[in-house]
Amino acid sequence: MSRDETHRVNDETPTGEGLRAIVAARDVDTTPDTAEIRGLAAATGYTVVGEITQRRREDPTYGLGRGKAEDLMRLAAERDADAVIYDGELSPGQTYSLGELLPAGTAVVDRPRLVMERFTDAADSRAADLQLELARLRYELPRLREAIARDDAEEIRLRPEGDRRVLDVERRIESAKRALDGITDDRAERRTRRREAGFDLVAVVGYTNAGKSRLCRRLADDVDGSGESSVAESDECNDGENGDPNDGENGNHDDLDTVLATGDRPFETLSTTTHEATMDGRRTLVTDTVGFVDDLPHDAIRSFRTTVEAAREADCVLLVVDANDEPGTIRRKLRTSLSTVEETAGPVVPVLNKTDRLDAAELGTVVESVETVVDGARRDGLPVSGSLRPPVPTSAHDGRGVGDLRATVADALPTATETVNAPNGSHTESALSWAYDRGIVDGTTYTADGVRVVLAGRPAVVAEATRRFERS
Ligand SMILES: Nc1nc2c(ncn2[C@@H]2O[C@H](COP(=O)(O)OP(=O)(O)OP(=O)(O)O)[C@@H](O)[C@H]2O)c(=O)[nH]1
Ligand SMILES: [Mg+2]
Repeated sequence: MSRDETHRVNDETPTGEGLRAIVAARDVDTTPDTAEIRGLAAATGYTVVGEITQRRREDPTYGLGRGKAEDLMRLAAERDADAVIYDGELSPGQTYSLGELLPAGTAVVDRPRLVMERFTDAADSRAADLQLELARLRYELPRLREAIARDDAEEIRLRPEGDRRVLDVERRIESAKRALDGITDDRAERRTRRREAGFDLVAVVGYTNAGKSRLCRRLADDVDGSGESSVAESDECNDGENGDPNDGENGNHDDLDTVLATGDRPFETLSTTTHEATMDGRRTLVTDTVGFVDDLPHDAIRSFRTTVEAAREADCVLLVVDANDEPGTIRRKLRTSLSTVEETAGPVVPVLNKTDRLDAAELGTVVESVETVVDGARRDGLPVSGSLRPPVPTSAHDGRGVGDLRATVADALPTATETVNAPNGSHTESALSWAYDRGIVDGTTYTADGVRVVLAGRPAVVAEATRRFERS
């Protein structure tokens, strides 16, 4: 077994496909709940063949107490595990020490590494690819240094090779940074274009598995009755190397109105996609985003950054909560979501999804949990707390509450109204058709010498329409 295999400081990002893993988790206050890390492991292709949990404070050497770490070693040997998945972040020193203790060849995979593995091959653009490469190299570098420094026995033989590897990783970090700098990011420009075309931008964000994608598909316009939404495109920057960014999302409506998929899996959505949706007559572009999770450097992976940016720049944010979770879990996930988003330009509407499984009393408890977190966010002075609106219960499964949600979004969007009187003529006709195209005509009254038009919609679009009518 080479040191690379033992400590996983290699240059490739292996994925868990076909590998057997033991999950290890520690928590100070409660017995750890491993459901989420197991879900992440399964989504990355691992088969979980055992678990070790511990309730105690952080251990500086192994992340677990020595006794538990030894139990882990024995279990890994007994179950012939390829990897140990640790539910949290391990320092380079802890990664090395645990790797040393485990049977030779057992990889140590902590939460950040697991997420990076999940996102391998998911990048839908060269920029996303480079960002992931950069995150991975930055993560590996201190671990590689640690392994070289600590492996005294082999030091003399391996040091020159180790030094070469460190240099190589450093060079690759610089080169990925340079390549990223060279890619122009046209997302801001695209947002401007979309707004000029009369669309309001809605971002759907929240903890992984909350039901964001399903809700987006519910909200999306079904233009030709085919069950497919009208727009579904990747929001990555356009660098000409996109494959089909919509694989698995665009047109994937087969679960609508049918039985639920068995077994929830986190990180189904790996890049943002956008659908056209009408909210009480208001034309919007609804962006489905990548779910948040705890303990992650969200700015390291581009899809998360794109997600956070979509939330910050949207005219309205839907913050989806899985209302079926336990109150404590709801509070934890909501806090993570709020602190990841940090700040938004537009209002934020919490959406309590999956209410088809709840009775009224249970829903009341969920609302209380959400209010507790919102109050806490206000007390802590989180900038996003000022944008929070009352929560809206929905079910993306059976559609309940979705009508209310559309009305709430339409209400929350910035709106201007204007009444114009325009003379008959081709200028008026073309201004009117321009306004209809942008969905801002609220009513027309024809008179003997012209038409009275009531406009309502995005302030900038209403202003432009008014200018066009005045030129008539
Ligand atoms: N009962 C019920 N299940 C739902 C509802 N909405 C979503 N689900 C289920 O919840 C699971 C996750 O749904 P997704 O829409 O993929 O969740 P997501 O938030 O997009 O998840 P990520 O993309 O992984 O962050 C799936 O099994 C859905 O079928 C709902 O309203 N009710
Ligand atoms: Mg999704």
